[in-house]
Amino acid sequence: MNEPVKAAVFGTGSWGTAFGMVLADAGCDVVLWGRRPELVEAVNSTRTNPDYLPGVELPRNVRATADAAEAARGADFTVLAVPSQTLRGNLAEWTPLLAPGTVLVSLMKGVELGSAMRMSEVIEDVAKVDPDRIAVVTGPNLAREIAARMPAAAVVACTDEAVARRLQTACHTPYFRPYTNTDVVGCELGGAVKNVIGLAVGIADGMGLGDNAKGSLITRGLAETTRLGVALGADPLTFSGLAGLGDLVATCSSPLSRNHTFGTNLGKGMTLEETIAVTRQTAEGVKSCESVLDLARRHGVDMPLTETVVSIVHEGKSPAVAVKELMSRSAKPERR
Ligand SMILES: NC(=O)C1=CN([C@@H]2O[C@H](COP(=O)(O)OP(=O)(O)OC[C@H]3O[C@@H](n4cnc5c(N)ncnc54)[C@H](O)[C@@H]3O)[C@@H](O)[C@H]2O)C=CC1
Ligand SMILES: O=C(CO)COP(=O)(O)O
Repeated sequence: MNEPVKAAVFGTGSWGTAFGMVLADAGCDVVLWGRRPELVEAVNSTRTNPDYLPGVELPRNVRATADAAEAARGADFTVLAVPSQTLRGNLAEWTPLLAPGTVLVSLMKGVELGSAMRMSEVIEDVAKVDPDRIAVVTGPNLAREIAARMPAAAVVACTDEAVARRLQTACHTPYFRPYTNTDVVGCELGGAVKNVIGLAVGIADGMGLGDNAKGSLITRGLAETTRLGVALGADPLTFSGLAGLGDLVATCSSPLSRNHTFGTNLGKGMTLEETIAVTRQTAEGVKSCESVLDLARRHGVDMPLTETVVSIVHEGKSPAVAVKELMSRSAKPERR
């Protein structure tokens, strides 16, 4: 019999834990690394993650450790599930511990502030590994639904299709259906920008602007995501797939989305400080709206919705004024 595939998941938050369950259900031996020893201890003793997925029983082949070297040892797949803005610092510590030949897998949906790098670029920069050994998992994958083993499709992207296929097999379960894709740029941008559009839709929902507004924001949001993607060399068709439209629809429809909920609170009139105070988990769009806009400006791409989200979230613009401004932009053909 073949040895089981070994996976280390760095980050014991909602998605790291839920994706660890998927890998375990697909037959992998999974070690979760957590930075807080008390949470690690609780995971191992209760077989649940009480802080992030309370009440969900973990498969027997998942265990946790606070020792990064122990987690990394012998891992075929090293999965990274920390906030996008801390990845660089975290990975610098973990790089000397990585198992030789391991495939680095990003679950993160963000763009780094300052460098405007996608997560796979940060991984390549810090760990100095070939892009063919860096993969991305993305798509409409709200952690709580996956942890409840509700059905979902996903995308496993890697420039080396054979690596993508290996990872696809390692995480394929009766409820989790991963498709491969070699367009890493498009898949990552789809995930990062949908969080920004999720904020915009949440703001509109909080203001009670209705479903026509939501449909319009999703569609124009996808249009500006695609414009950015094409400028960065992505395949435009990626954005009508799971990493683009699929994730955008899930995020913009669901109260489980942290970005959507964050926006809803702002749209209802909460201040940024109040909204941050009630948000326990990572809402990547709050920071990544600025880095996405930075990336767009570096490439001369117009992203009016992203610009509007930045102005509301970081520059104190009132949502009502922002809506008026968006609606009074100059008239233009749809495909531009
Ligand atoms: N939750 C979800 O439904 C999904 C999340 N994602 C993405 O996965 C990534 C991780 O998100 P979640 O697990 O949901 O976030 P989370 O907020 O639930 O968990 C974040 C994890 O990172 C750890 N962490 C926080 N700051 C850290 C630091 N300075 N150093 C090391 N570890 C630190 C936390 O302790 C926690 O274990 C994000 O980029 C998110 O966009 C992607 C798909 C689904
Ligand atoms: O990426 C996600 C679903 O695919 C999760 O969205 P939030 O980060 O907004 O919760």
